[in-house]
Amino acid sequence: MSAERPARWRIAVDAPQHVGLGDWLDYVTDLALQPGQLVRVPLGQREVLGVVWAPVPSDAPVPPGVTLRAVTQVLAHLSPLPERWRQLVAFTARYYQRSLGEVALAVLPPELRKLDDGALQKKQARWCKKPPISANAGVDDALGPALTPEQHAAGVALEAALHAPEPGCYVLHGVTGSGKTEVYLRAAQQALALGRQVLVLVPEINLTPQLEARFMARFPGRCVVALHSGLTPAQRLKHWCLAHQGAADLVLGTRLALFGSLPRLGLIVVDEEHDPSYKQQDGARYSARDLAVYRGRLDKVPVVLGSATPSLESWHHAQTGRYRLLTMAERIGQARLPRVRILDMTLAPPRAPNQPPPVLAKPLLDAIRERMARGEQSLLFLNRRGFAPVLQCQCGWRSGCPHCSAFRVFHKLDRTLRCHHCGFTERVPAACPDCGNLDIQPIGRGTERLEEQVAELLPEARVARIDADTTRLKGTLEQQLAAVHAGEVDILVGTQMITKGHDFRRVTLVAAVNPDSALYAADFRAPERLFASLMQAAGRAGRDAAVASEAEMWIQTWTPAHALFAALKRHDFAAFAAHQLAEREMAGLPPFAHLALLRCEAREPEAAEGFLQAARDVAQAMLDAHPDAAAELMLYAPVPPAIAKVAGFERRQMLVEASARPWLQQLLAQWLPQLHALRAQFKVVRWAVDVDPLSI
Ligand SMILES: Nc1ncnc2c1ncn2[C@@H]1O[C@H](COP(=O)(O)OP(=O)(O)OP(=O)(O)O)[C@@H](O)[C@H]1O
Ligand SMILES: [Zn+2]
Repeated sequence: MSAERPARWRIAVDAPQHVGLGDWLDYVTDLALQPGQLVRVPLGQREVLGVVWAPVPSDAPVPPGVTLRAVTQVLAHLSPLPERWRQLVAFTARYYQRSLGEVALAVLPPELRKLDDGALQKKQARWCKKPPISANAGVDDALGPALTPEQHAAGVALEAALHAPEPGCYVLHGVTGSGKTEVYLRAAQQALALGRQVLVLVPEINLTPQLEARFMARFPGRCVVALHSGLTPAQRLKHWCLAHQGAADLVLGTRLALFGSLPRLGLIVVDEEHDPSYKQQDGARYSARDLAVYRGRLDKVPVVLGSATPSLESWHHAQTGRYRLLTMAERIGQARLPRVRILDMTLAPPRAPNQPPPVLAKPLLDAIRERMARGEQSLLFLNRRGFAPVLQCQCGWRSGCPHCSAFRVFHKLDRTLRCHHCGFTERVPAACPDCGNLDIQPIGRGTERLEEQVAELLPEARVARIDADTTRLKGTLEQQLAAVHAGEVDILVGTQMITKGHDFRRVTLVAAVNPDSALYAADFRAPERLFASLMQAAGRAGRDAAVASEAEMWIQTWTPAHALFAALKRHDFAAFAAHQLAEREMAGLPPFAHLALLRCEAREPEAAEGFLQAARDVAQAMLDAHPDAAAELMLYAPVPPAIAKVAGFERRQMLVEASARPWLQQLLAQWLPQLHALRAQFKVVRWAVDVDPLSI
């Protein structure tokens, strides 16, 4: 580089793909820069945060008419983001078809955008007054329980992996209550002893406090930080910086924690790896589980994917040897898995016409009473919140949302009709808006109604409900869970929220009140999801060996002969998975094929359909020119998704299927740039591609 000319650098800035600015912008500077440093640069009228990516050769031509602008400031007191972090971000951007800068800036703590170098320096000095604790030699970690033979075997495999040059990926298939967390703790302890950092991902924010408490108790001398979107911006920045400086030993968090900068990373754990929450549902729709596997390879650290019901993708890789399978089939302390009882609702006593089926069939009600008499708890699981999913009048009026192709849900507590898709909320009308009839009826049942009905059926019971509505205020979930743990609740009613992860000690009965609807969902992953959530729910019962022999999981169903329930009854995940995988293979679905979904939204259905049709024609033309690719790729016709209209926008989608990832990636890379032009032509409001979509 010549001395007189300022150096030119590629800087990743937050410019969404559709702006068409490309992956980075070039800037000039006299300042000494290093790749991975954060800088402030002008972009249009604004000054924005950017990540220094690479120097530009000094002889590279400047495009005509372009004047390169200068870097404004370097955040010199923050050490550069490591190369492997940049590789992870670059891979994510490429794989999920987003711009590099968009991904890079989206995964950094937002607070960084506001700070200048001076402010950042002061903050860092304050956080790191004490030297990082991990620098102290010989920190004492608390002793855990003696491991069971299965835990021990898993631990041995992971310890070996920590020392292996190519550590690989491990599926820890452990039944609920088999002590998977203990295996994570041991592996973490070994990684820490090697001077490494540990990253533990959980699917939901509300699972982080208990996990944090467990890790802090085990590693009292270590620095444990959480990274998730529930933190204040200041906390998130602090925790991120502690990880980035290598001061934090353990980083626990939700999917965004996967992008933490951890210079000493030694182990990645993905707990409940099958959980759909690992997939981001907007912007760059990445799968943190899949990226964890990629990051493990990049950083040469072992990745542990733990679950009682692994995703069929991970299970398939474990069967074919790509991942290693670690099995824990026994519960801790000889606790038995709950007995699964399929309650055939078609056998319920005959009822008058128009009389709805009972909320809880009599045998189930009796079983709950028995639990109460013994001072044990029951948990009723219904995956639908609100009082009733729809209100209806005899004249035919129903509580549809004016902006969506969906019904508004009746919430009785505040007497509102709420759309769960667009949020549109109104007070419940006193009379039918169409005919004036005063007698409008709730149809169906959500958790709010279930709670009310259970309280009527069992007036002596202490009933509580946990779902997204009862836990809106900060701290309420913790309070409610504490009440359950303290035995102040006899019957807990709730959604998915209560079935995940919690180590309830007094629950001996779990009932799925109405799981059937999920059997008929159109999505090909619906059975996998249902099986996982029922297994997970069953796993909340009988976790304490002292009461486990009485533990039961009840399934109220109108299709008692369904194969899914039969496998559940035997706690036979392997059989269920084998059956599902065989079906997927025949149907050419993941993991035997690779999918991408092009989605778009427009005011008019014709615009959305026109856009996708034109997009399909473009792709078809590309395939026509490449017969080898055409044989490996399939373009489906545009269709409306299950809910075609949301918040006034018509949604349409089209599916692309490929025999192998590289074919899909090649097509997307060439196809998407051509769609920017089409967008304007068809007045499409939004479009995006979802690579490896979770539902189609
Ligand atoms: N080796 C052990 N000896 C005694 N108790 C143990 C042991 N391992 C784990 N436990 C205890 O057993 C209980 C269940 O363990 P843990 O929560 O790790 O199970 P899990 O497999 O993660 O369950 P789930 O998937 O249902 O959440 C916990 O209370 C834990 O402290
Ligand atoms: Zn709506």
